[in-house]
Order: sequence, then structure tokens, then C-alpha cells
Amino acid sequence: MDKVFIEALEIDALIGIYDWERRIRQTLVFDLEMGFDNRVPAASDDIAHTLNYKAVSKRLVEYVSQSDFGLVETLAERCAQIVMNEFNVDWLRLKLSKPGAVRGARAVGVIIERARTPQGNG
Ligand SMILES: Nc1nc2c(c(=O)[nH]1)N=C([C@H](O)[C@@H](O)CO)CN2
Repeated sequence: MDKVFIEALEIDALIGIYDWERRIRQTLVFDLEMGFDNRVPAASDDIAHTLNYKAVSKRLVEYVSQSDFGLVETLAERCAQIVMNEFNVDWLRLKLSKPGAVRGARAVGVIIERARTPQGNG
């Protein structure tokens, strides 16, 4: 399967379960892999036929910077739904890292993989 990816997209957000986290903004890092048949845009050389990684990035920045959740799990799930629903993506892997959240760890976070289940005709 072909993919389009976004690596290390940094977005500041209000996130976390502790009181001190409710008073600051923290930088989150997003890595996305999205299934897409890249033969179509390759044949036409037309940006309109792509899964446009700039458009996806812009939408995520818009959403995440306005978001306010306790858990990274919740934010990751919402982002996955936005990408799948608004950009017609059937499969994705999303890694959401929270750098510096745990002393001694470079980053912590979640990796989720989501696939749209094919609809039967019965
Ligand atoms: N699985 C998770 N564990 C933790 C989360 C989380 O969102 N998912 N969050 C925290 C705190 O907010 C932490 O990031 C502050 O250091 C702890 N564990």
C-alpha cells in the first residue's frame, strides 16, 4: 500500500491531567502515515489528485491548537477521525508524542492505527 506521511509536526496545545498542565501549553509532536494510491497523482502530476500533506497538516494545526483534552488518547482519536472523514483516508497510523512529559524519557505518548471497515452490500 502506498502512503503519504507527515513527520514530526509540532503543535502547541492545552493537554494533560494535572493542575499544572491546565495552566500551560505544551508542544506535541505528530507523526502520521496515511494510506493512499499515489499512482493517480503520479500519472497526472496534479496536486488536486493527491492526498495533500500540506492541507492535512494545516487542518491538524487548526484543530489541535484549539483543543483541550486530558489524555493524549482522546486527542489522537479525534485527529484520526478528522483525517479519515475529511480527507477520505481509509487507513492511518498516528503517533502522538508528548516530549518531556516524563523525566528521563525523551517522549511518551500513543500510537494508534485505524482502518475504515468496508461496508457490505447486504
Ligand atoms: N496513557 C497515558 N498516560 C498518561 C497520560 C496520558 O494522556 N495517557 N497523561 C499523563 C499526564 O498528563 C502526563 O503527561 C504529565 O506528565 C500521565 N500519563
